[in-house]
Amino acid sequence: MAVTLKFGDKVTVADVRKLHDMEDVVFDREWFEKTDEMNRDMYYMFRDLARSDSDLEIIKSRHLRYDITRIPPGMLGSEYIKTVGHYHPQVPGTDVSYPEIYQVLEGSATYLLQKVEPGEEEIVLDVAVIKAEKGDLVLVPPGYGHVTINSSENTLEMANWVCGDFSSFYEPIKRLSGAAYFLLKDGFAKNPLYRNIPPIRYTAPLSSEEFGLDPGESMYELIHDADRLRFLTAPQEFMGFLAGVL
Ligand SMILES: O=P(O)(O)OC[C@H]1O[C@](O)(CO)[C@@H](O)[C@@H]1O
Repeated sequence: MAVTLKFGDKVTVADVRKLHDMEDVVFDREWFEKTDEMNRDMYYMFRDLARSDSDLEIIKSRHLRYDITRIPPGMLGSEYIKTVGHYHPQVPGTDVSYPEIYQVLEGSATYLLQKVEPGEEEIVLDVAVIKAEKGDLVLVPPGYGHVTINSSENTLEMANWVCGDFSSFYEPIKRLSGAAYFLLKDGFAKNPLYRNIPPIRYTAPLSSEEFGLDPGESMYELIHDADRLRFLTAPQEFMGFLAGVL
């Protein structure tokens, strides 16, 4: 049966990532080879949301996208459930890649952000981990790939604002069998396929006030103040701000 989300006056059917979609990025190969759950649902992505047609018009005219992702708790063998992970392309005509902003709506999340050497993606320049709770905001700056992990016992629901004009790319993370670290029951383990992996930098989520939001207020409301989201579509104009968020 289709999994749906009611948002405003619209019902959206989820795009579902299944276990077989995670094939390239699962740490626990022994478990993966033996499991008979290839069709198990991993997480649900409700894309291109808007509370109303007039909101959708604003969102489209700003070249934005608002999604909600639901990740139930679970294990991939010895590893906590996570997203596949991806990078964003560069804004055409610049050398700056598109950023993204997340907000935790329910549960808690561990965001792993990694910066690698362009063209030599196995060389890691920086890894930041941000633990976020309900209401927290996490900004993925230009140049960072990202994976979201649910290492809790509860369902994680999170929202993202991102530019709607590009497709993410998955090849480097899939080729390297995942991100630079895996989150296992015993803690983070380095991915041996990467080189020069630095220690994890633990950083804090952003405060809602920075975006003119009240504590705990949904960042969807930024649609009424959409200039504040311009850094997502024209990040090259906001490098000072974006360089300081991690
Ligand atoms: O594309 P992945 O790595 O499976 O991650 C899914 C997440 O990424 C997004 O596409 C936004 O970057 C969301 O829709 C979803 O939360």
